[in-house]
Amino acid sequence: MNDLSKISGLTRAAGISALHEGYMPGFGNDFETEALPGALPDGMNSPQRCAYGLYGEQLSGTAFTAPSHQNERTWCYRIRPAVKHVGRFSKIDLPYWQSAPNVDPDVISLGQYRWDPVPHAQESLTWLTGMRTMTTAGDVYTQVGMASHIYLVTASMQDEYFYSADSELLVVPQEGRLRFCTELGVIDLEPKEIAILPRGLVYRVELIDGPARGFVCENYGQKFDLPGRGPIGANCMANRRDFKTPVAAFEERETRSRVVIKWQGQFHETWIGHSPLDVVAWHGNYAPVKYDLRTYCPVGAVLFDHPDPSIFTVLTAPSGVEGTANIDFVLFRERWMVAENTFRPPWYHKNVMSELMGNIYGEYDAKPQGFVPGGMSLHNMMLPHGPDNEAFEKASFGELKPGKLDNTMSFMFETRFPQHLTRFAAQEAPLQDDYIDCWDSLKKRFDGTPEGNWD
Ligand SMILES: O=C(O)Cc1cc(O)ccc1O
Ligand SMILES: [Fe+2]
Repeated sequence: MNDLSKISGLTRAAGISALHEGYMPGFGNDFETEALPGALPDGMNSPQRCAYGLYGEQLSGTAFTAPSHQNERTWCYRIRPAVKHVGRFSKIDLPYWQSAPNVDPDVISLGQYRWDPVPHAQESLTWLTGMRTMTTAGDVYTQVGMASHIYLVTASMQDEYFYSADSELLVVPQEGRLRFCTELGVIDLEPKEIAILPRGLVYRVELIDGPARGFVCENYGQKFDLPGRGPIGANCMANRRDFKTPVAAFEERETRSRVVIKWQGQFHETWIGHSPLDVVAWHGNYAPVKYDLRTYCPVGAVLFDHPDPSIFTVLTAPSGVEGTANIDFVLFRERWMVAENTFRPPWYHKNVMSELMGNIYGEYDAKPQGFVPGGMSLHNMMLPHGPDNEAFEKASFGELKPGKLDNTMSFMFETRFPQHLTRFAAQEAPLQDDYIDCWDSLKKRFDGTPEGNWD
């Protein structure tokens, strides 16, 4: 059911060796790609008549007048203009996909929270019906803040397409494989990879291997970008060449289809008679992208102390206040620990930013128990947190020889805005009621002597 025959309508550029192997390297490059030779106009955007009878159309990802180093747009050459891919709208209900502001008076967001993996349901769920919002922050109406979601996907979208006018989506798979058939090409995605689906991009999500579960950061604000490296220089962390954007691929499918649009926190459907994935060629720098987290090169302390976790930033979405992100996407992956005379795990912490974490696989050093793959935790704005008792003891008494943190990949969506739990997160998802007990057995070690009591 999920084999390649399902998407046999896709046509690929000549020279691409196999379906779905076509990606172009680079982050924010100005790409050009065509699925039929000569479909892209040469040296201009709007010829009087486009090749193959295509329509030329611009997709603007930033204001026309955004500074040139931030300006993003893509020119599409497509079978029908996008105005033919929408009709009249009716509102539909996707009650588990919530947007900020979403402050439920019955829900307390103040607290340290941790969840076991949200289990898969009996019913079959698509990308749309299987999205479960955990937290929201900021305000979707004014395009600031974010939402965090878990997706549970057991079924492909069929003759169904989606776009979010509210947000770009950062997708972090934890299990299963998904195929994103987008207007601008096809992205196959599996755990240890991430993808960014830009605001306004139309796509259909298919299940390749299921069930699929993962995390989504829905960014209402300015787009994710690579962080500046400062004195680290031109290399390490996430490198531009490791980001992959798909080559053009189109469908010529004349079947009744549903297009669902998320707009100002509400969902709307419209019906059309064909596939909207009809872009034969495109050029520009506003495009979906995927990235293999195994190519992330972590930089850390090589003599003593534990740097701020921002050193592991993969992507940052600015908020307008310099250095204070709307969202940072931070990765805690395999690495060597070598610091001398140092408490090596994350230090105890109270943060003006709020920290939503997810575990992709393995064990996280501050929480050897309870923070499991597929699980999440939230340490909200100005809420203290840090290593549990077991991690504290291990790190305080362990021999400080070089040691590899192996088989570990967790991440953080860190935002300058407080995060509000949804009713689902507070009442339906598998919240660990005893999470705060993990700090219970931390002892008082102060005994008035400079040595302290380390018994
Ligand atoms: O585990 C956490 O909550 C995240 C975190 C990581 C780190 O390296 C330092 C501080 C911190 O809060
Ligand atoms: Fe923290």
